[in-house]
Amino acid sequence: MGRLIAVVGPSGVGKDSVMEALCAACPGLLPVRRVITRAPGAGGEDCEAVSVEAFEARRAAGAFCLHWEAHGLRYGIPQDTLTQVQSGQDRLANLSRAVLPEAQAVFPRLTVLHLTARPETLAARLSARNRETPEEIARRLARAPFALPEGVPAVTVSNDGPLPETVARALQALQPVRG
Ligand SMILES: Nc1ncnc2c1ncn2[C@@H]1O[C@H](COP(=O)(O)OP(=O)(O)OP(=O)(O)O)[C@@H](O)[C@H]1O
Ligand SMILES: O=P(O)(O)OC[C@H]1O[C@H](OP(=O)(O)O)[C@H](O)[C@@H]1O
Repeated sequence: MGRLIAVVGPSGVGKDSVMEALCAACPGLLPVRRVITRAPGAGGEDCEAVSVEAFEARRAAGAFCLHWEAHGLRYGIPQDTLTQVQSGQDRLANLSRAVLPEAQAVFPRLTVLHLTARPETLAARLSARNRETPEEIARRLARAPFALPEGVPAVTVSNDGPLPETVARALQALQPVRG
């Protein structure tokens, strides 16, 4: 049995950046490609962008082992992630903090990496990234303080400083990570 490593934290904290660096540092550790009802070519992570209708059809057919809604978008984790983890591989996924209790039920060896940063850092990064409108950014910042659900063990690492420092601390906290 492998592990699902969930990377969580407020929008703009650097989940995708940290995931990319962790995968580069751990050959064989692969990120989960999420299915999202986001416009294709919106930028950011490599995801499978689908319409709401296509997402709902796949959800009804059991294509997702986890799914949730946030920021007006629907997110799905493909069912084959569970098969891969059950066959002994570790996988890295960007999850909502709200879906962690469900994720723990589906993936008994769930490991949670919780990234944090100061509100002013989040605001600066979201503005600089330029993927959302100012209104969307304001809504994302309002959700930033969402607390981790109780009873979900997590390793909390600040990503306020330089990315390599965060990645070094995360690697130390997550050992051993297998591909
Ligand atoms: N340690 C860091 N120092 C400076 N900039 C960073 C750092 N980490 C991430 N960034 C930058 O901050 C912005 C947000 O990062 P990223 O997209 O990885 O965040 P995210 O948590 O995945 O956000 P979202 O949940 O909204 O997708 C990006 O432009 C990224 O390059
Ligand atoms: O605030 P919470 O629920 O923890 O996170 C909600 C969602 O925000 C981010 O979405 P995106 O990557 O910006 O599309 C996360 O990946 C998650 O899906």
